Amino acid sequence: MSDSRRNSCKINGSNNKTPFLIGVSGGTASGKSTVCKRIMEKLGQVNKNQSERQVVCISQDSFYRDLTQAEITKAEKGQFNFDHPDAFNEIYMKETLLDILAGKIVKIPTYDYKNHTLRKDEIITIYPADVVLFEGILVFYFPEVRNLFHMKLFVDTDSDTRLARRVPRDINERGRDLEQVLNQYTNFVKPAFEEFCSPTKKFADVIIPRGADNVVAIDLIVLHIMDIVRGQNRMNGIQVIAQPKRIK
Ligand SMILES: Nc1ncnc2c1ncn2[C@@H]1O[C@H](COP(=O)(O)OP(=O)(O)O)[C@@H](O)[C@H]1O
Ligand SMILES: O=c1ccn([C@@H]2O[C@H](COP(=O)(O)O)[C@@H](O)[C@H]2O)c(=O)[nH]1
Repeated sequence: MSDSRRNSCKINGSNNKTPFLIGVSGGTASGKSTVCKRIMEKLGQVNKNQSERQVVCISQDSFYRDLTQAEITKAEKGQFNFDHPDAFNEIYMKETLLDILAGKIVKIPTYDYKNHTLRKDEIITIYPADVVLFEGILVFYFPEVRNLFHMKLFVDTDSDTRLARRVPRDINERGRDLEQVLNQYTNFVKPAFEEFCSPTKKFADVIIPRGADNVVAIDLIVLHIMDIVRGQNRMNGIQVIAQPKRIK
C-alpha cells in the first residue's frame, strides 16, 4: 500500500486514524496468536480494555463462512476442510479490513470451534487503533487482502512441533477427540498447509523461525513498529515495555 493511502485522513468522516496493518501468517499452531500477544505485551497493551487499546489483534477465524447443515454434520466428524480458502468469506474479510483502514469502528463475531460457527452473540468491537494485527493461516492467500498489509510476518515453526501443539489444544480447548484430530490433520490440515499456506511465505517481509521463542525477532519487529508509528506522529500512548538487549 502506498504511503499516501496509509496517511489519508477522514475517510467517510469517521476518524483520522489509518492504522498500521500487520498480517501474521503461519501454519496451524505455529504460534501466530502467541507472537501477536507478545507484540501487544511489549507495546504495553495487555492491561487495557478494548476501547483503550492502540494495538489490537483480530483472528482470521472470525471470517469463516457460515456452513450449511450438511457441512456442519461433516465438520462434526472431522470431514470438513477448514484449511481450504473456500472455507473463508473473502469479501467480508476484505471489507472489514478496508473499514478498519478507513478508521471506522467495526464489530466482529468470535469463532466457536466446538460448534464450527460464528458466535453472533459474542461480538468484539474494534475501535480505531494505531496498529492492527490480523492473524491466520491464510491471511496472505487472497491477493486483495494481502495487498492491504503494511507489514507481513510469517511464523515458521517446524511441522512436528505444530502437530504436537495442535493435538492437546484441539482436545482440551476445541472439544475434539484424538482420532478426529489426527484424521483431520492428515486428510485436510497438512495437505492444505502445503498447497495454500506454505507458498505464501514468499510474500512475508519477516519470517520468524520458532515463533514466540524468537525473542530477538519479536523485539526487532516491535522496534520497527515503534519507528513506523512514531514517524506517522500518531503515538497515542504506545510505549515499548521491553527493549532488546544491546550487543556489546
Ligand atoms: N513457543 C511456544 N512454546 C510452547 N508452547 C507454545 C509456544 N507458542 C505457542 N505455544 C502453544 O501452542 C498452541 C498453539 O499456539 P498459538 O499461538 O495459538 O498458535 P496459532 O495461533 O498459530 O494457532 C497453544 O496452546 C500455545 O500455548
Ligand atoms: O471449526 C473449525 C475451524 C477451524 N479449525 C482449524 O483451525 C485451524 C486454524 O486455527 P489456528 O489457530 O491457526 O490453528 C485450521 O487449521 C483449521 O483446521 C477447526 O479445526 N475447526
